[in-house]
Amino acid sequence: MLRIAVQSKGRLFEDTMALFAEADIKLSTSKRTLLTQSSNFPIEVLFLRDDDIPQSVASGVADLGIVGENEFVERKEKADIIYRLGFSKCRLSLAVHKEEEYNGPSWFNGKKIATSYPGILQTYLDKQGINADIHVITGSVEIAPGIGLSDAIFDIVSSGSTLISNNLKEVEIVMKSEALLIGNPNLTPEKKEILEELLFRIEAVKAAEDKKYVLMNAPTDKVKDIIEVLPGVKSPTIMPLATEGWSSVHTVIDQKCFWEIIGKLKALGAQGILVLPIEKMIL
Ligand SMILES: Nc1ncnc2c1ncn2[C@@H]1O[C@H](COP(=O)(O)OP(=O)(O)OP(=O)(O)O)[C@@H](O)[C@H]1O
Ligand SMILES: O=P(O)(O)OC[C@H]1O[C@H](OP(=O)(O)OP(=O)(O)O)[C@H](O)[C@@H]1O
Ligand SMILES: [Mg+2]
Repeated sequence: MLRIAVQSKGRLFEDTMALFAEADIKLSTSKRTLLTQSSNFPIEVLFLRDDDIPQSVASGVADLGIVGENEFVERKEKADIIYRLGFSKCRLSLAVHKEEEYNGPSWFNGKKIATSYPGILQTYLDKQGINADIHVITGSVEIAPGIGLSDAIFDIVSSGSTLISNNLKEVEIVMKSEALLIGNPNLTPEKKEILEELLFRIEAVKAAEDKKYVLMNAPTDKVKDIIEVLPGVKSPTIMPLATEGWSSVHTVIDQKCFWEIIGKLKALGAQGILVLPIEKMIL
């Protein structure tokens, strides 16, 4: 049995549980359960605050963990990055009052910066040769300059709307972050085997993300031109239709290029175009 530490509630929780569901790993969750076993896969999930996940993995209390890169780097715990999960994408940035005349990182010399990430910030300031005063707060960081607690902030930014509503502007991006699957460096061979199976499933789910299965009918004499337009996984499947002179074309494409090629397909005479989601993809 592998034990995996997951955030009990917050930004990472939903996407993590959705990933398990897509990988067909069944978990029953209720608000008060802190440890739950899957009924169809040899893992159990330990629900923790994200701050405690890196340490729980490094100490072996959990074998694996799912945590934001920002938190993982800040904690400096000994664990391996096993897989970059690609959700909860954000960045850690320095921000100052929107009307401030900012002229580069040296602006921060002698200034007071509020943050929940003192370690990452200190490393950045040292690298830039800047002497600033770091004021640690655990939440609502963006309010600090407005109430006279600091001159600037260093915090998570995603859309930037929290900064805007607090009259701040982003001036330096210090690191980019996404959710990571981390692991204890000393897993037993048995646990490694379960991890391999888990990774196989995660990779199949991730490979299918943003991919669509596309089917269409097309005049047989246009099929060659249509294939040139389609950026398929391998080559498309072509099948004759009951109607003479028509074929059915099936392929897998990236969702993002769909709108680019749809016009070309129609111009080549494709009809009855169906776009279907793909659940899993084993490459
Ligand atoms: N606005 C955002 N957009 C995208 N990802 C985010 C955003 N805010 C936070 N994250 C990512 O999600 C992680 C968890 O964020 P959350 O706000 O739930 O943490 P928390 O309040 O520290 O939770 P906990 O109660 O577990 O300590 C962050 O460490 C970061 O990696
Ligand atoms: O750039 P934005 O899209 O506005 O996102 C950034 C905000 O999101 C996070 O807070 P969250 O909304 O999770 O609330 P929290 O402060 O309770 O963690 C983070 O701490 C920032 O404040
Ligand atoms: Mg936290």
